[in-house]
Amino acid sequence: MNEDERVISSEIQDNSEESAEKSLRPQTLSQYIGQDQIKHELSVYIEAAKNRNEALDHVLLYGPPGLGKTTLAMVIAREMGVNIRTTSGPAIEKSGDLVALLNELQPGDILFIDEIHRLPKMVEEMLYSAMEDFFVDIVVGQGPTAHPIHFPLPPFTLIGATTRAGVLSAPLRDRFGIVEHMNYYTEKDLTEIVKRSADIFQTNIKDEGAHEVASRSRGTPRIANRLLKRIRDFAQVENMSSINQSIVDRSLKLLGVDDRGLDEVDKKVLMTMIELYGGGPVGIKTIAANIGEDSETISEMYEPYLLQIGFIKRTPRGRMVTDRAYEHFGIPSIDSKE
Ligand SMILES: Nc1ncnc2c1ncn2[C@@H]1O[C@H](COP(=O)(O)OP(=O)(O)OP(=O)(O)O)[C@@H](O)[C@H]1O
Ligand SMILES: [Mg+2]
Repeated sequence: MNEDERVISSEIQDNSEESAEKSLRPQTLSQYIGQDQIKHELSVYIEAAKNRNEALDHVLLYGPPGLGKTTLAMVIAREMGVNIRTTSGPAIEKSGDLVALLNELQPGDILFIDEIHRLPKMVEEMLYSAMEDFFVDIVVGQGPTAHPIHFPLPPFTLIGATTRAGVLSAPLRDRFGIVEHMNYYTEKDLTEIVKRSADIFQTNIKDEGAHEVASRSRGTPRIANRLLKRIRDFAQVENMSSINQSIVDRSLKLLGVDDRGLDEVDKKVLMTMIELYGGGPVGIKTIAANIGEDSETISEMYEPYLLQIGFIKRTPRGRMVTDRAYEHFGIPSIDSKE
């Protein structure tokens, strides 16, 4: 199945979803639900930087897609009272592109680079001096007239976002003074997010309905908002005045999302491990080959949530299905899996 068609994909799917997300984005730290530890730390750093009248230290946000990294970057800009320019690693193809972006910054401004692990090496290296000492050295002219120019920059804040902190080079990672790991949201926080989004959509939702959506959203606000939108359509067609648990349940059945937020692909992953490999241990490449996906997709899109809910675990010899997953599918686990 294509990620663009998967209702529980944590990736953004199309333009209409992108514009819906804009309207749903919290603007301030106090509107930003959950991630309490991160919010607390950031509020301290923000206040301190503002008191000293300095740019905020560089911030690295990492965690799975759809958890609110872009949103948080915008919230930080707003709380700091500065402008934010957003771009992404793959969009900055050459050093000149980076210089152009940096050149437009006012003192204290934020440059947000999404997917910062995908920056070209040359550009990344140029960022080192920009981040550390606020200058870049560029070469102008060609051949015999080529000469380096020392180009000073205003103090600025780089916010980098990545789903894969592990692949960032050490010199880049070390230049971020503030590093925050975003975690999956609790059901309680997601329930709040669903209620807030329903409010913005001007849709009535019962507490039980919001909770039901939350518990099937894989800890991910983007998924919660997407499911809510689909369910709202079902409720409208059925002329329901508010969304209750039963309409959530029926809609998600039709969409192929089970009570833990798993879909067909997740099931295929788990059932392959159970039926063909006795529950593992089995390597990610083997699983991928069996279900016709590439192993990177499995390890980035499917595995993190299955690990999070304890349906699989990592061992030195590969992944193993846990008893909890056997229970979920109502399959007896023959030998002890521990
Ligand atoms: N803490 C939150 N409170 C309320 N809504 C949130 C929160 N975090 C994220 N959202 C909602 O979830 C959606 C996705 O958030 P966002 O685009 O910031 O995710 P992301 O981490 O940048 O994802 P990606 O890695 O795919 O870029 C947004 O529309 C936003 O409305
Ligand atoms: Mg984003």
